[in-house]
Amino acid sequence: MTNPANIEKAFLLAKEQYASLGVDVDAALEKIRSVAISVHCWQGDDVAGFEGDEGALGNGLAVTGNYPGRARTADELKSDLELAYSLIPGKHRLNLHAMYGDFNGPVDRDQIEVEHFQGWIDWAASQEISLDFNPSYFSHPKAADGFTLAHADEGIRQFWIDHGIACRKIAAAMGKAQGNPCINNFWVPDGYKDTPASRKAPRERLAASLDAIFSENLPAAHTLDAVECKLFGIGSESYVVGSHEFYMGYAISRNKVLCLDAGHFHPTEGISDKISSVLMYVPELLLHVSRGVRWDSDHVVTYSDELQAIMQEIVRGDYLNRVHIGLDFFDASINRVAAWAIGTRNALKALLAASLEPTEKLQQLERDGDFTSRLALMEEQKTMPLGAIWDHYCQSVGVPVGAEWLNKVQEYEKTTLSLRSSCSATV
Ligand SMILES: C[C@H](O)[C@H](O)[C@@H](O)C(=O)CO
Ligand SMILES: [Mn+2]
Repeated sequence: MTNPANIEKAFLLAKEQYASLGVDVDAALEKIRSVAISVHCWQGDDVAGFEGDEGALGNGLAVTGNYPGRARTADELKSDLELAYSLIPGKHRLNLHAMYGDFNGPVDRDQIEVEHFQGWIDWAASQEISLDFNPSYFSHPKAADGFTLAHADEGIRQFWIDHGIACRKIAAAMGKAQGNPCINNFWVPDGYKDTPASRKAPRERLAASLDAIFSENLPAAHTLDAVECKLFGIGSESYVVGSHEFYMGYAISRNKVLCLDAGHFHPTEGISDKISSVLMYVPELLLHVSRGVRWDSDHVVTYSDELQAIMQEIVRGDYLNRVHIGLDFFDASINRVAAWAIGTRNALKALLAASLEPTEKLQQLERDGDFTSRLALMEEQKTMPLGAIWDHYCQSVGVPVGAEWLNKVQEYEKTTLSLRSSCSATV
């Protein structure tokens, strides 16, 4: 274990070094303290949900790996999340999918109600965290041919419209209970494996279905609707109905939150560059911070260049009050609690690094046309003692410093996760 006094010594030296660049470390720490990352529930159980059918994951989503200890019930998922939150500095949110309700028997997606999520609402209150929500438009017999809200069959479309309407009511109840808006994110997989004969018709149907879902005005203080685009998926390589252009136009024209997932664009296309463009035209953004490796593979978020660029854009543009930061990855090849801890700690660390930049100085150099100094300072920033500030932050809020969190996860694996069998729990 690192000596706590040494952490403080290193912090004071680092603080002095940042101050010499005109950076106020205390202000940076204050800034990130108030950021709540929306931690996604689906890393904990490989996107299986609790509908009791153990159905195969579908609609282009794929989880690989068979690490033992997947959560099989809401209680197991809550317990795993409690450990994860205790390893991450700050108070964060939980992003819940509709397939994770307490169903106690078959309840189809168009029939779900607030009562199925009361357990989550109560648990969130007990943890002093807030909830976000997502309708689940995948892994269901009525999505088996790859289409939901844009389906050519009116009956199937109506089923999924009813699911969307049910989810909005649940999201609004969550927001009302927690006293802040529950972001309700709509992602649909609809698309074709091969070249469509009509790109137009499914897009018209998707827009009409969404309009039907959103026809009731719900209080913005309770819930905000978000829409998530995608370039392609497994099985929808040639055409995705909800493309970037589709949802950008939809969000602007309907005053919706746009969701940008870091894995949903061309492999060389980063979402960092999109933030300032999109925020000129939509009120708020939801990010699904993810890491694609060659494709939308949803790898655990690492401290990558793109992660740093995303957080820099949020801080440099002063967008923290308009950008909701969510995570979206699912790796079943490693300990799932560790996956949450690694990804969320990295997202926060990158946000801290961005907050420790001499932003005003860099932007002044740019306005002055002094690009040499701008590049020089940006490069020097990369080896500033971020770790000493981060360690102090973790220590000051009582979460493990450095890799010490790993011991807690390993202990939990021994006492709890390893006792779970890979088949469904009967509790
Ligand atoms: C499970 C999520 O809703 C899903 O990952 C979605 O957000 C997505 O990114 C699909 O590729
Ligand atoms: Mn996503």
